[in-house]
Amino acid sequence: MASLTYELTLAGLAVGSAAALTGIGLVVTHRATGVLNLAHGAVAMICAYVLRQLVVVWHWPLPLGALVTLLLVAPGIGLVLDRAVFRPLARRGANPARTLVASIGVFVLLVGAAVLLWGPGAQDDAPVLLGDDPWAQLGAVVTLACLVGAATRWTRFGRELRAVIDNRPLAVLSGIDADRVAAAGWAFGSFTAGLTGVLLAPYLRLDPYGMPLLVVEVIAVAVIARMRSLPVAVAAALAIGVAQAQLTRLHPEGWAGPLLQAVGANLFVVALLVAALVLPGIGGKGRDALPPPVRSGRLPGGVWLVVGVLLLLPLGFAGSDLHTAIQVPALAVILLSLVVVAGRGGQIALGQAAYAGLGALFTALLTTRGVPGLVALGLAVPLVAAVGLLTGRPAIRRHGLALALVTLATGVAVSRFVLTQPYATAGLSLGRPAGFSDDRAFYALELLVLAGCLALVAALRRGRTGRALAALRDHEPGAEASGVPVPRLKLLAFVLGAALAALGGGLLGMGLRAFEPEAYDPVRGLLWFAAVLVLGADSLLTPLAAATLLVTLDAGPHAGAAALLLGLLAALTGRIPPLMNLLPRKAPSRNAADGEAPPTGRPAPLSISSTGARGNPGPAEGRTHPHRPARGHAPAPAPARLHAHHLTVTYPGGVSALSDVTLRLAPSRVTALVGPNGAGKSTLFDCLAGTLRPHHGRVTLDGTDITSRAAHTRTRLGIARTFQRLAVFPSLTVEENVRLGQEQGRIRTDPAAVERSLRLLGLAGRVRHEPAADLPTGVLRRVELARALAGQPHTLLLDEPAAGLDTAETAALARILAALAADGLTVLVVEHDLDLVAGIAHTVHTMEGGRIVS
Ligand SMILES: Nc1ncnc2c1ncn2[C@@H]1O[C@H](COP(=O)(O)OP(=O)(O)OP(=O)(O)O)[C@@H](O)[C@H]1O
Repeated sequence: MASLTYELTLAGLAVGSAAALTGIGLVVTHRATGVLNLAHGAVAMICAYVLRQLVVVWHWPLPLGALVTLLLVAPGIGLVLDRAVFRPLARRGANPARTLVASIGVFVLLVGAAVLLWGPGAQDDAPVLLGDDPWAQLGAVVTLACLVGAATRWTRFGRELRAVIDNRPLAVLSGIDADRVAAAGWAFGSFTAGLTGVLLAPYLRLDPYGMPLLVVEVIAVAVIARMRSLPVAVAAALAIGVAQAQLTRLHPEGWAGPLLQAVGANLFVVALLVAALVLPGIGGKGRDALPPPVRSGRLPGGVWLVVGVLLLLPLGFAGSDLHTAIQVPALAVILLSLVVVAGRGGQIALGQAAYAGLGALFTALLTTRGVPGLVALGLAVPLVAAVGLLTGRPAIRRHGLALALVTLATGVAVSRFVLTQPYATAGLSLGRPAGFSDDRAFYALELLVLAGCLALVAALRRGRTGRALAALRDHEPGAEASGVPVPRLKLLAFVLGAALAALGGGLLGMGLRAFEPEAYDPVRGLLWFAAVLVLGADSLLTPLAAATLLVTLDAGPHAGAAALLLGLLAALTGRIPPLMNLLPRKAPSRNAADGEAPPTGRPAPLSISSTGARGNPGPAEGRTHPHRPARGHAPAPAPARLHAHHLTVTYPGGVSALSDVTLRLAPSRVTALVGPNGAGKSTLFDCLAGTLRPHHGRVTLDGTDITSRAAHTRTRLGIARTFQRLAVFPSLTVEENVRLGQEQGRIRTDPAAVERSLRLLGLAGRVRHEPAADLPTGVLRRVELARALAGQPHTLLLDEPAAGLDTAETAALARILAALAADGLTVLVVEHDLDLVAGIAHTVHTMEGGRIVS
């Protein structure tokens, strides 16, 4: 028994050493460049192929081949990636989402290149570099980790590396060549990838797909090390490796036995899932959704006609051509799921292949039990949607990088624990529905389903949900402040995405007349993601074009060409526009109301209607106050509507941002908050708006405690806010921005509020149809205010509303705020412009050092 334990421990150490190498490489690259390189495993795979080519095919001596592979080829790949892909992105200030897309692009590109060069099949003659002695591997890993640790601690390069990690701009200002540090990081990271590849290749199937994915699973150890600590990464890798080896001894009985065994054999996948879900500190919260598309008008109707004709063409095909074409509509439905989740919602979802696979699996399981084909497909879709709900719920709390890892880990877990397991898939058959067994009839059925799905997604994008999703993608805090229930909406996108992927997956399986797990491999999922991003994630044409491209190129003589092409384009993300943007577009349409627009197309000046700021107040509000100047005519103080009671906020590090602050905001009054930088104004503002929870104290609205209410709930209760740094949605027009405020605000049943807000802020002319992306700051401030007012709030919290406005605009804003207060609104203004404050505020509070001092 003891010897078995020893043997298994040794085997575990060997696996753990390879994982530790990967962890070291990922951590060093991330520390030097800020990039989590998903393509690390693909580099490992390429290096393993290169060594095999040199030694086995060209008969070079092993030491020479290893030296060339590890000291020239591997670092060379890293340097090329740095210069051609990641440095240009860093120079453009790309957010983590774009960088991640680039690394997925590199992954797909290298997999495609390997397929083209060496074929898709596995090679089992990779040369053995260190033998199968785990101690030698462990020794190599520990030596490497110690060398890196020592170099980081005691060399000049190490000092520079740490300076760049701590504060890159400051490091550059102090004369450090951050690009050189990043290049060294890439070269070293690729060297470790190469070492991992050549060490693992003899013991794994060396094929273009397996090793890259295996190394992706090992990202778990870098995540556990919070992308920083080498000792933690090495220890985690060895521990998981040994635990995984020891678990192979267990043979659990019962129905869950095989599943538990699969979990035990894939402990790195479990670790990745748990680490990405549980550990904070990777990715972080911020502007890390996928970038919004460049809005470029609608496609001419003729384009859709041509597309329709092209899709009907295969009905005239026969034999293998028709059989191949059958995959296109099914794949297009799967890719449509990415248009919803990634294109509209901006979420990095890398697990769609799993939902597609589950769709096919559930359909097959049901048809095997005698359920008719179409009914089985119809049942599989809600079943997978339920899985999407379960898996999406924990995922949506994560952002950017962490979300990407969670979805990827979910996809890999579903693939490993379900789709590829005999207990789930043995004895399955998947036929076509009765009446559609013929290829032509089945293709026609697929076209009908595809048309229905396209119509559904088009309606979704045009409607209220589509606007809210676009807002979520463009600016999440802004969407939340507009009243969008962000978690619920993200979940809806995930569930809808899972349902669409399941439908497409089921159709794909029926088309192939079999459940084939490889068709839903996670690597394929990455390829699909890259394809959609490259072509334009927010275009309905994208799934059709991408599906056609992928199926056609894969069916051609050069398998891997699709991956190579799409990977290359994705790696160059940010430098080439999405391909769908190159199509001709119609200019945005204008309606009759545009007649009021000034001839120049510039927004009209701000205006105040004679009936008060909001023109036609709702009877429920009973706002009958005439408009009057604020100063000197303050209404008698009313009971506080919004009340902060003894708020205290202390930031980590002991910074006391608020100390026992009490503030009353009453209706019909403008309250201003002034004070030096760092006084605590924004912190107090955030506590009132709901984006920050005070450590002590309460916030009440009309006497009801709302301290624990989320920001979007407060907006729906009538507390609207604007931001110090503009929060408008660039991919939406001015009118859509304002409509979103109405649809998500306090009173959601009064569409006329949009028009009133547009007129009040001088935005009712031609500018209403302009995408917000193209407008100057002064106009955008008005758009933000109009959006806040369109929800008919009773309380308005404005964070530096005059920032970026010229003198005339500031004066007009002052008139509007005075009128709004006269109209019954409770207004809080945090402002540095003391003239504006003096002109409108009934009460001015000064803050200093986290307290209200006057
Ligand atoms: N996320 C944070 N972590 C740590 N300290 C913070 C954080 N946010 C703010 N602080 C600190 O809390 C204090 C109050 O900051 P706050 O932003 O509320 O001030 P402010 O009056 O709004 O300043 P400004 O006018 O520059 O926006 C400052 O000392 C600031 O450095």
